[in-house]
Amino acid sequence: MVVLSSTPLCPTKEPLGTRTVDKPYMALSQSNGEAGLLDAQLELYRNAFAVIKSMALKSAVDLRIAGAIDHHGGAATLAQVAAELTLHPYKIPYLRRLMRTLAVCGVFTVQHPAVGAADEPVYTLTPLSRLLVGSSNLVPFTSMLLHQTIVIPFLGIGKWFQNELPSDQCCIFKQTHGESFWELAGHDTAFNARFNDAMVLDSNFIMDIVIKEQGEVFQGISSLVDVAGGLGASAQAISKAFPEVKCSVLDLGHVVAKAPSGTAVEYVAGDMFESVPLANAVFLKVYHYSV
Ligand SMILES: C[S@@+](CC[C@H](N)C(=O)[O-])C[C@H]1O[C@@H](n2cnc3c(N)ncnc32)[C@H](O)[C@@H]1O
Repeated sequence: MVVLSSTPLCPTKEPLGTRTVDKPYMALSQSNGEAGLLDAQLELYRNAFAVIKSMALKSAVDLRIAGAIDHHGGAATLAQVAAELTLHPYKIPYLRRLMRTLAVCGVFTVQHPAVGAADEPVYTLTPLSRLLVGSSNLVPFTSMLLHQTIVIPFLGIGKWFQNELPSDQCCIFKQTHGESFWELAGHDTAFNARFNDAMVLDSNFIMDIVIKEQGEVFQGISSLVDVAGGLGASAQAISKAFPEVKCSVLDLGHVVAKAPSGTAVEYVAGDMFESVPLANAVFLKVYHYSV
């Protein structure tokens, strides 16, 4: 049997029945002269299936696959990965498919044994998946980005464009959840904590690099306000590296209420659209979540 089928996300070689057709799209498009049409179809499906990449990453994070590989020194066979995870025995054969998708996405690499060798493929960590292991890993931030509360609103972008409400009254998040992101964080303590902690991780990661690579931008400043600074991880990093800079953080009341105390950084509760504390420099690090 010859199977002319290959998911647009995974155009790699894979046993398909009794014969393997390596690049079916290319083979067909060259033989029948419909190259443009088939390429367009491939591109259409590739874009439509792009969501699988995010969801494969989410499952890797949920299942802690990077940790399982790390536990084996950064390289593991499928059996070794499976042994580390809590999977239903019936599902173990399907893990290979997920690993294959993740390899296509650059989350892991797969090293195939030489043809005829009895060895199993070996999955290794990539620079991306190294960020999912270790003490300062970005798992909480990645999980936050892929949380259904954040993902589901994106399904409504088209509907939002038809929605009569002005954009300043209804973003895609509010259209889905009935309240803005910050309103939800204001009363959902668990969501607020999860989000703020994720932002701290991201800020620690980025600020380490910013201060090492571009630290000179903070030299000569006497005071700095981190506007919408969350729990103040960025301000804390700047204050630690440049103690002469008097740092403050402005954020909403429900965030400032959870800010650390006893540090050199001052926390101010308020709305940045109303006023911002006076300072020599304004620092702004945000991820924009609206349409
Ligand atoms: C994506 S987070 C960024 C936090 C921090 N700058 C960081 O990068 O880690 C956006 C922050 O803006 C805050 N925020 C949202 N609306 C605000 C407003 N009107 N005034 C002040 N802060 C606000 C949120 O509470 C949240 O902490």
